[in-house]
Amino acid sequence: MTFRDEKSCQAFAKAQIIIPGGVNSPVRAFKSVGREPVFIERGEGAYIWDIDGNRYIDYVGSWGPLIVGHAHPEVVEVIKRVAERGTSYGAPTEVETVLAEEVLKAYPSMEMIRMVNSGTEATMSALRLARGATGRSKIVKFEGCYHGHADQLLIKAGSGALTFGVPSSPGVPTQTATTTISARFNDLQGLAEIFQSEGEDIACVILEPVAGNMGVVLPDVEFLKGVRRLTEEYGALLIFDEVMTGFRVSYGGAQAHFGIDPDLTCLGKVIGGGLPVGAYGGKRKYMSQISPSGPIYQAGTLSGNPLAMNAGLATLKLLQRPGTYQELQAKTLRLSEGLKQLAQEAGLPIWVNAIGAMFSAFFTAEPVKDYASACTSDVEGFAKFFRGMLERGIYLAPSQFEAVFLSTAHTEADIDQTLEQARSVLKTL
Ligand SMILES: Cc1ncc(COP(=O)(O)O)c(CN[C@@H](CN)CCC(=O)O)c1O
Repeated sequence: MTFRDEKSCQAFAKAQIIIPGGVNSPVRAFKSVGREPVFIERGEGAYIWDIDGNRYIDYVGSWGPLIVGHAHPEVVEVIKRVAERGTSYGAPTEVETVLAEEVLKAYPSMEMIRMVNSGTEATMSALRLARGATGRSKIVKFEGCYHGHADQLLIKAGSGALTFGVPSSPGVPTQTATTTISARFNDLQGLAEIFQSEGEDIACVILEPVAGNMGVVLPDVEFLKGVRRLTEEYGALLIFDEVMTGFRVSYGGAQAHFGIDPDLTCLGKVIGGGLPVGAYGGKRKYMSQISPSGPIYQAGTLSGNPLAMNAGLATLKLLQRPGTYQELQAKTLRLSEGLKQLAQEAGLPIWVNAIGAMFSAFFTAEPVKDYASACTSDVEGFAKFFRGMLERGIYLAPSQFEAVFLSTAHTEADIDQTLEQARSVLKTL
């Protein structure tokens, strides 16, 4: 079937009249890949169909949540069954404790957990907890790491020697930026200098232990260990934002993979099974300070709602099946290594970072170890690659600085098909 997009173009024109940019989250607008977005009609397993009838092998999976594939029968069945009894009560239900227990079993660094409705809420709340628990105001984040859209995290590296932040969006007060310090990922010496200068005022360091929002960038293990050591030395909390890496780098996330014990962890995506969810948790001495057991306020109307809790629980049960992560890793490596080989055969520079069930292929010859090296990528070349793959039925993330996500639904034949299409597209670059 030849690629058609008339209906999507019409839908996009209509959406743009009343929805900013025609989308409810910016990256969906395909702005950095030079074409209009396609509108999706349905998903099943590893596949999604758009409203023009094009079928795609989907490597976005709603940006990570669909790690067992779209409309998994066991997830759909539980959502239907629970919805028939009611969708939300604004009152405690037992399933919230059941999911909390399942998550804590997988993340021994966490003694308590609070459910929220998005990754943004999770990180925003974890920062407030760190500030409340330490009585300090400054936070440290890393350039290229994304933690949602709370004001104090929409900060980019300033030009200042100490890299004090500057707002990365209008509407973020400059005074908010003065309490967010931006450091360089994998640069332990730089972080040590920040602590030497500001350590007494630093409430926490927050990072994606494996970065996924500048494309996938792997941490040096010594960097992670050094961050843990510095935060302990100066009495700052270490917050692992595992919204993307949780249950994806491994069942126990990046913290299990690298053997690091953070004070707080943020989760999202996978634990909601495709429904809105986020969570933050950690040591009891901190989490017990969250209202109503403690004075640090945080709340949410739909937090812990039974639909998301049951969809998340069904997803985790599926992920607990023996061999799941070995299979996810094998498929991820076969696809990422295959793409690297094809690019090399086509004479194109490529750098691949892969771990667990996620990877990025950067169109650069540079080793990609941080935001600056990620930015050496040929974004135009990526955009052309993206468009070529889309028209051949492969749905990649519409940005060089995002990840490719594998699911348990992707088959070996899907990966063969993806590599076959990549072979022909790479030749056109
Ligand atoms: C590590 C990490 N932390 C926090 C967030 C924010 O989560 P949400 O508020 O979008 O649920 C995210 C959100 N990820 C992006 C994808 N790069 C979501 C896609 C979007 O913004 O539409 C994340 O990756």
